[in-house]
Amino acid sequence: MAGVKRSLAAMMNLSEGPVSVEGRLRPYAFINSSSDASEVTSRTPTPPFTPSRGKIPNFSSDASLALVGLRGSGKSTLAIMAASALKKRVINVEVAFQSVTGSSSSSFKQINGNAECHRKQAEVLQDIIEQNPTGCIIVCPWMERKIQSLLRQFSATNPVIHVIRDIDAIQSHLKLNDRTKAHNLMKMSNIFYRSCTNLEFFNVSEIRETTLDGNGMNDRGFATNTPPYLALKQAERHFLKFLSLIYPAGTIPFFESAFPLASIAPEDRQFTYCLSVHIQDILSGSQDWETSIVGVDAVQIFVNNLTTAGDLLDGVDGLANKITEAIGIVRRSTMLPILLHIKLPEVPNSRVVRSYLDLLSHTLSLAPEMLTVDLRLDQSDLSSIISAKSRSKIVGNYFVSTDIQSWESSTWTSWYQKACQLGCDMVRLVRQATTMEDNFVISRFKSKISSLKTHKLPLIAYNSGHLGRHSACFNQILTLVAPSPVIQADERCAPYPYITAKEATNALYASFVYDAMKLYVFGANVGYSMSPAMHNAALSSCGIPHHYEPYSAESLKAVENLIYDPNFGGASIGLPFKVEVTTLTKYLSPHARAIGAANTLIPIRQLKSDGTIPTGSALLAGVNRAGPVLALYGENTDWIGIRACIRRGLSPANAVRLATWGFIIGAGGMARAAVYAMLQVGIKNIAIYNRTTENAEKLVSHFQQLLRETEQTSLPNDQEIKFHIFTSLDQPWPSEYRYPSVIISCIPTHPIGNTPSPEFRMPDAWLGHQTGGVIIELGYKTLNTPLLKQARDGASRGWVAMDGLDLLPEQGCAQFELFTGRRAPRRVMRREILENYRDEHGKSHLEELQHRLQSIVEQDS
Ligand SMILES: O=C1C[C@@](O)(C(=O)O)C[C@@H](O)[C@@H]1O
Repeated sequence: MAGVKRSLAAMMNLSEGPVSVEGRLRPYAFINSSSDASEVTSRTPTPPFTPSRGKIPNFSSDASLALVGLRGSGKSTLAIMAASALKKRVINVEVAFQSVTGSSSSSFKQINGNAECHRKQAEVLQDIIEQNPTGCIIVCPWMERKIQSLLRQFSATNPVIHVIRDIDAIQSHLKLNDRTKAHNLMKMSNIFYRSCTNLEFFNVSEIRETTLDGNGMNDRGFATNTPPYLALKQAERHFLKFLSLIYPAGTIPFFESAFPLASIAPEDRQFTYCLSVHIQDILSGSQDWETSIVGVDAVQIFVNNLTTAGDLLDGVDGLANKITEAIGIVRRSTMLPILLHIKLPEVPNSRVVRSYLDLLSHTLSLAPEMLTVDLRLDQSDLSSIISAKSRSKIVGNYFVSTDIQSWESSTWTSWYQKACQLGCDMVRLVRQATTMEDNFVISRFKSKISSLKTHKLPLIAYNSGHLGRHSACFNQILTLVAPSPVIQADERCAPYPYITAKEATNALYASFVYDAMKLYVFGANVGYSMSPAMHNAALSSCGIPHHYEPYSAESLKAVENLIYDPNFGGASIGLPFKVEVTTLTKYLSPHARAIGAANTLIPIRQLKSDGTIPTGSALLAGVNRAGPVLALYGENTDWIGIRACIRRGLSPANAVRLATWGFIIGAGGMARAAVYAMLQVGIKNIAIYNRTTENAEKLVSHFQQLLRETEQTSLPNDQEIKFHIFTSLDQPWPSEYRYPSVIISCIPTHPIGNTPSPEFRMPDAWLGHQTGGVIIELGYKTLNTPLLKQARDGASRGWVAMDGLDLLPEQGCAQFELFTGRRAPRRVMRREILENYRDEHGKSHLEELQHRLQSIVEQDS
């Protein structure tokens, strides 16, 4: 690569310059733990801190974005993924350069010299930026000082994202044999790009994931064996998640998760937990995500590499790189919100404080969902950090382990008020417990805070240490928890959590805050159902003592005594009651109403003052508590499961576009859920085939009617949706339609009574979609249906097969969240289904399912 040999100075305008942390140090006014926060904050003799990356503006949804970074960092692939999701056009500056000059940058340089080439490049970029402030994704690999200042200008209004990748990937892409050279190149490019970008994205490399150890884990502790389409899928999901955090909510249509808890922040729920993981354990891969993530609501990345002595363990840039990578790794493996916590030493010197502030500013560019700021710092510095943030929530944090004030001291209220005044989004106050009594005094402090007139911020407050476990268990939101039971505290991570999420949950039930509930699956014949095994495994992994049982009944009448039992916690509804159950419910969710069926029943024990049923977080606040059942709420999670399967199975190449066609086989209740799910991923053209055409017509007119209703809010009010009914499989696929890329079979896969299984096959000619797609068979009694065989045979043409074993856990995860108000342990549920599967003859298929067991991911679809 041409740029490799040049010096850094030659590549950058040092006067405009990269941000150098050194040389910008200044004396620092610091507040000690016993001071009154509001008093001391006014003593600030030094000029306020200016965030090194500047303020992240609020971008408009249509704002063009620029992707910059070294060659080999994956910008172009990310651009394509983002282009279809954001409906933006990709402009590669190098391609634009060629069309303007007729030659590539490197040939142009050879003929016209460096200076002329750079002048021309700047001209091309300037033109692109000026002409395309909206609607585009600009990919720019150039590193020149004029380019730097153009990007910097652009970043005042638009997202300019520095894409980083691990050194191995860069080294292999650029074919650099010399490791030191690769290191230096990355170092230079980081300095260069960080001075002209407002955001940073770590593109987790798939390369390392191929180096399996004996456990099928890669060197970061993730399950591997990932099929290639899924690996790309994870990359796509990761990047779109990042984009969804920087653009206004709703910018990426159909991206947001449909799972019930996804739209309710952990601080708006009850008893939520934040797993604390040391950054080194994330980077080294020693973290076992599969088990440690169960029952938690957020992940805290704990960074304590700032030393009191004034030296940083890795230097600011080194630590910034680590934080970038750690956030990338966590976000790639879980959809849980990330809280980044950099621990400031108890008595830091001014140099450390300065580095801390620079790291906070850097971290904001990574768009963590939450970031702590140390409330001991002076008001003006904290204000400049807080005002630089975009959508990250700021947690005002105060913890010291020496010179500890009692919870009764007014100091604690001052810290709280300081956080309120600063514009934090939450406050976290933790103190080391010295006596058991500390656990009770804290409730007086919490009452005091709730009675404050200014009280408005969610409060995380408890005692740390072994003696403080009691108050940690009863803290309401985002209590820090350890990955596994603590035998010895991790000295690196003070305040180290001494409890796990499971232990804290156990405590809630043991102390009668919550009650053990009874859950069921109701149906005509649910003796075969795998839901009990799946839900009971999930409950026990989270420490929830509820019990889930199958209950076969001839009619819904027979279950009435169960659903009005004071300990009834909810039920899954199987065939044939999914429609009839809607007559028992006082309220149906908009989805269940649109589909006309429910598969989930939730008891309501508290009504709103107007007699209606609470929704959102208030609905969840009523779960896990026994008492008279006043009403029933019906939801349909089948469509959530189908939607999740579509999203998981569709490779980035098959991302839903305007011309995408879906094809549904069947016209019963599940087919309705399938149409609804297709509409909810943005598919606008849906073809249906059913043996009895009349039922297909009824299905279509149900949805056409629904789409015309202006008062329904759960579907796009869109007249553009096209339906087509096939009356025979011998018809040709209409030439004016694209071939379908999402195919869902909603008919039984096994014989029922005297009716043989339909043995459905797609006409081969209809599987003509160029890049394949996803074929989902909703049944699971037989895994080797002719349709699934067709899908597997088409794997080399891009077809992905999914079946009922993929669907069942997805719809079950959504139910689990409604039953318990807790995040479903997705991997546990997915694993349990595969391990427990028995076909219609009662035979296990463990060996055949091995590869699926090995590629289970935690990630939401
Ligand atoms: O269709 C099904 C299957 C099921 O009824 C079962 O028997 O496991 C459970 C329901 O939640 C789901 O909608």
